[in-house]
Amino acid sequence: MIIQCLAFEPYRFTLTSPLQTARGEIACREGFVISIGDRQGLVGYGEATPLDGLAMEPLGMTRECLANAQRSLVNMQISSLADIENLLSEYEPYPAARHGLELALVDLYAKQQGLTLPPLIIKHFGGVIHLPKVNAVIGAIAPQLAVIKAQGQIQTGYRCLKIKVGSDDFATDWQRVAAVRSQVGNDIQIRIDANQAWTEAAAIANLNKLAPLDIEYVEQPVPFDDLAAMARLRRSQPIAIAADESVNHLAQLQQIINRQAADIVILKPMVLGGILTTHRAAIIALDAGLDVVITTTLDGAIACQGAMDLASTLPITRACGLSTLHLAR
Ligand SMILES: O=C(O)CCC(=O)c1ccccc1C(=O)O
Repeated sequence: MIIQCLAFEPYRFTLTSPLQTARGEIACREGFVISIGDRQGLVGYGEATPLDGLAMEPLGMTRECLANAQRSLVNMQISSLADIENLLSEYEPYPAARHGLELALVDLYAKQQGLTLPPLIIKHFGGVIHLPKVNAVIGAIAPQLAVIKAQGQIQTGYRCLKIKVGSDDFATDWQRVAAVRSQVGNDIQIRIDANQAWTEAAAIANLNKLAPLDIEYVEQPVPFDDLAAMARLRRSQPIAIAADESVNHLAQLQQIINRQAADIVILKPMVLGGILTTHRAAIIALDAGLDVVITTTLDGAIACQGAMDLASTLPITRACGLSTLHLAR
């Protein structure tokens, strides 16, 4: 196929209620919807929505990348997924822009073959399509509010809750998790996310106190670059360790594997620069014996669907963080 045109539109949405995390609150999301057309009139859609605080380029840089792509990608020929990856190599330092361009190109390439993304991915990489389980998210809110929120989520059918911790004093974190556990009973999975908030010593103390509440895993208990502490934490307290902010690109994933710094890796397509890169990361992690969880970065509809399509092609058993679109107003 030959790329005929590339357009991008800025868009912005607020969240129905801001998500409170240890790194502040996320209240709105801003990015670009990208459409790429071919000479037959087919159009593929992508989304580039960088998030402050994660390892992504700022929004202005995303815009520059897309404007550059408008000049450089038109009239280019694509005959394979490898061609798409080669065309986008210069965008590797700009993961949100790369994500949006890749998704639009892969979507267009799939449409040319009369396919949607999951069968296209399976045709190229193998696997079977399944519907991933998902978790609900509870921010670092007051324990009584967390209980009410959890009650609603369980009534809606969620069987796995992810609770944010690390933003208050630990007593409030513990109360939040304990109150939700006693509300939902023992059949519901609870995972927690500290978003890098703790020192190693605090993590050991806090996780030992939380362990009796039956915690599936803790995401990113310590700063992203302290893989040595992550590796030690796996042995110095009972809760499984998930790396999230520590996985910004494939080289970091390899470090985590080499240093045995996590039991689980959280892979975010917007952070890793696209669903193809994330597919590669997932296969590397699974082959190394790590569990994989795919999550959005609270994106819009196009990126959320892309992440879901990707997850549906991978042998993932744990609940994924893919149920976030309803947070958009
Ligand atoms: O994991 C989920 O369920 C949703 C994703 C999520 O919580 C998130 C969303 C945006 C930025 C960071 C995070 C995070 O996992 O820390």
